[in-house]
Amino acid sequence: MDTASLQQKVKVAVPTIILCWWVLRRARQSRLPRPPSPPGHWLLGHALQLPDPSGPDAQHVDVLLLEWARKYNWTVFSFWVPIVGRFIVAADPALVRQVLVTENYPKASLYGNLLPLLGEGSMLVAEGSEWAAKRKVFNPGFSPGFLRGVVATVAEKVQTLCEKCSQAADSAEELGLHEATVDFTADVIAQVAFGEDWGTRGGRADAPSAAVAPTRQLMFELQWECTQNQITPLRIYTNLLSRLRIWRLQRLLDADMVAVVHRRIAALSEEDGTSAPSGRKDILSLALKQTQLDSSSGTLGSAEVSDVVAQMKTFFLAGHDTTSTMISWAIWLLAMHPKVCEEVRAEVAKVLGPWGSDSSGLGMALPPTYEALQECEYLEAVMQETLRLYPPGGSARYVSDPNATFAGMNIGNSILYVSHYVLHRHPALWDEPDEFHPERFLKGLATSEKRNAAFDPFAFGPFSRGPRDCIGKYFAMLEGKIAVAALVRAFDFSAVHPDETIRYRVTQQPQKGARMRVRHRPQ
Ligand code: HEM
Repeated sequence: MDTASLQQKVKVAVPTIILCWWVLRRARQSRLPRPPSPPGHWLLGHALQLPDPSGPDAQHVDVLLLEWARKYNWTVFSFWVPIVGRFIVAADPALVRQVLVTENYPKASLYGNLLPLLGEGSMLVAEGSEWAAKRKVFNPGFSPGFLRGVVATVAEKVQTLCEKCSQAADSAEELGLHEATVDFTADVIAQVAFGEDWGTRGGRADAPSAAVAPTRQLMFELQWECTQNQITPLRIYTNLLSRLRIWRLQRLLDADMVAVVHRRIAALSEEDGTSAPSGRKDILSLALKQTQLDSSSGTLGSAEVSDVVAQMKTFFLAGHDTTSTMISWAIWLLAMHPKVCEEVRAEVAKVLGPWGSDSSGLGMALPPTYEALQECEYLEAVMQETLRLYPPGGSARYVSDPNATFAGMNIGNSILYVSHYVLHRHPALWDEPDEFHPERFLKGLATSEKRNAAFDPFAFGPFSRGPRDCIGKYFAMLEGKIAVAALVRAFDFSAVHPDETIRYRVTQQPQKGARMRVRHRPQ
């Protein structure tokens, strides 16, 4: 065969093979239509319409998704980004149930960028029996029984947060509330999860700012680096320096965290003369006790230690970023709605009694009880309504089956994104979806059909639903209620930026930092 005829054959064969591959792929795929999608570019999809997360004023992508949902009146719709893939936004409770419960699709690979921060084998990304085994080890650390003992620790840590507010009130300077709540929740989770006092930035009025533990510093630096990649997925492939920084920070952090685990193992052994159970109130000790009991030798190998480290890193990240976001938005909303704030104050004074009313007006000498906190129904409704309007995060799952369907549409080969922000503000489900009405969550006041969305677990689910829901949900609510009760009891807040919106980060933080003017309240 001469070269010319060979070239001719190749010219015909290559397109034919590509065409056959495409036809076969289409044939394998269901012929059902895809969910509708806003107009996009034929080659770049919707990439150009999505916000640029590196911009200083970038609003969270969920703001755009809600705009699309409302403009086209869609509860299920799709958009696509080259290389990353097709996304389907699930704001229909029936699809949410299918994604999270009936099918319980696996987590999307988007979480991969967070792995150095979460740790290989993190419960948040593990699947199947591996995930179930991890969750079983840590469940006792989040049970109501354990949480009862945590109230005093949280109430003690809230004092530092109140002192920061007090300083702002005395000096008449604005307070960056979100920065302060991040400090508070990081301090709490380090103490409750692994029994360490990692201090807070700025510290107490009487403590040096150097009180922040270097491990916490490493954690925050790594978090910054990884979350940049998470919201700009292609950055990890293009920014070599970032990858090097991540590698270095991860090594340092993991070494520190292994030391934390060994310190706790040593403390357990010292307490009892054996490495057996102790009454220590931190989640790590409980889990170590369980892991040691499960292991045949009664001691932990390096693989087991690094697995525990992954869960600790996960708790630190998942436990402080989300909860601080919830507290900041709750105080911001209460500052914007003084009448609701007064009702919270009245309930807190009535149910929690003299708590927080020592001579300084800030004291936590008499922390509230777990039971009393459960009785604060209005406060609970305020926290729920806060999570409805500003849910800190969503859930991304991957549907690999090319023929998967929902309501006559093909949803296969896609990233299913349960955006709580879109779900919680969809006009098809909620009356006055953008208004702050805690009453929606008080059973007796849920009158119209739409208001009952507050009691539909698949229309309202800030902690996700199904087997992969948030392990820390009761812990977060407890911590949030204590913080909000303490803050509104002692201070009046007025929001510097009434036009706050949600920042483009992994969690949906207040973009302008929830800056506040703070005044003492008469005690
Ligand atoms: C307001 C506070 C919080 C919110 C809104 C929240 C929300 C969520 C959501 C939506 C998920 C599901 C994520 C997904 O499907 O990919 C989740 C999972 C998880 N959360 Fe939370 N969370 C909060 C606080 C906490 C706290 C305090 C902790 C731990 C101390 C925690 C630890 C976890 C873990 C480990 C998972 C993975 C659970 C699993 O896959 O089995 N979260 N959270």
